[in-house]
Amino acid sequence: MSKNDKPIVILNYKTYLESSGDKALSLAKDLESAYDETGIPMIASPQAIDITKIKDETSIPVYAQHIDPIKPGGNTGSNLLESFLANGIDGTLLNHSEKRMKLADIESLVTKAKESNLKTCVCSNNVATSEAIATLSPTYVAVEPPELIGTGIPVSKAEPEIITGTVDKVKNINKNVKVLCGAGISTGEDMKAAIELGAEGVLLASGIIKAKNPKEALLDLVSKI
Ligand SMILES: O=C[C@H](O)COP(=O)(O)O
Repeated sequence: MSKNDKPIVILNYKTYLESSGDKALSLAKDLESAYDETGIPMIASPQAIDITKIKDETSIPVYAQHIDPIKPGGNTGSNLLESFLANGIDGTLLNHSEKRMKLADIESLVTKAKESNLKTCVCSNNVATSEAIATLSPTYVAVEPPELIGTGIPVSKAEPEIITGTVDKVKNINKNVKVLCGAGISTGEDMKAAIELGAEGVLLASGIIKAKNPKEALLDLVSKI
């Protein structure tokens, strides 16, 4: 990470009740005020239906959780890139382990997203997949061992080598691709350990979303970096 870059936090809302509907907006306001207080960039990745109100009522960047590799037309139930663009989206997650994609589809969406000035955070499950994804030059590769997701066991402590290995391989391919990590991250200690291992930010969910006080949890998350 260069001196001027700050680590980032992407909060994946997934489909928790605690991050849906009115609570989606309240969580976005927590992210916004945590950013105002700390200067650490905070990004919300809510369900598609909650994007517009968060864009309307806060100034934080908003990423889609997934975009389908489709063209406009007959694709009932799908997420169309052009619709997200019309609603002012700033970026998207792709290939989350809860929404895996084919490599060719990831490539085509990363390309289309770049043409639309959207950031892309492409998830990977291990070092080899991180390396393959880096060749597509997304904005971020986010490495997350699936078995640790939602467990509260932080990847930065349980599998530090997956972070260092990903940083090593990704930077060898393209030093401009930033590396994030996720799975089980919730505390300031977890995030500090991730940054010390070379990650440039975190992608996280349950530790913040299910916290009694998400704003305090966010402040704690970034308190040691
Ligand atoms: O997208 C976020 C990750 O899957 C991590 O989820 P978690 O923080 O609940 O372990």
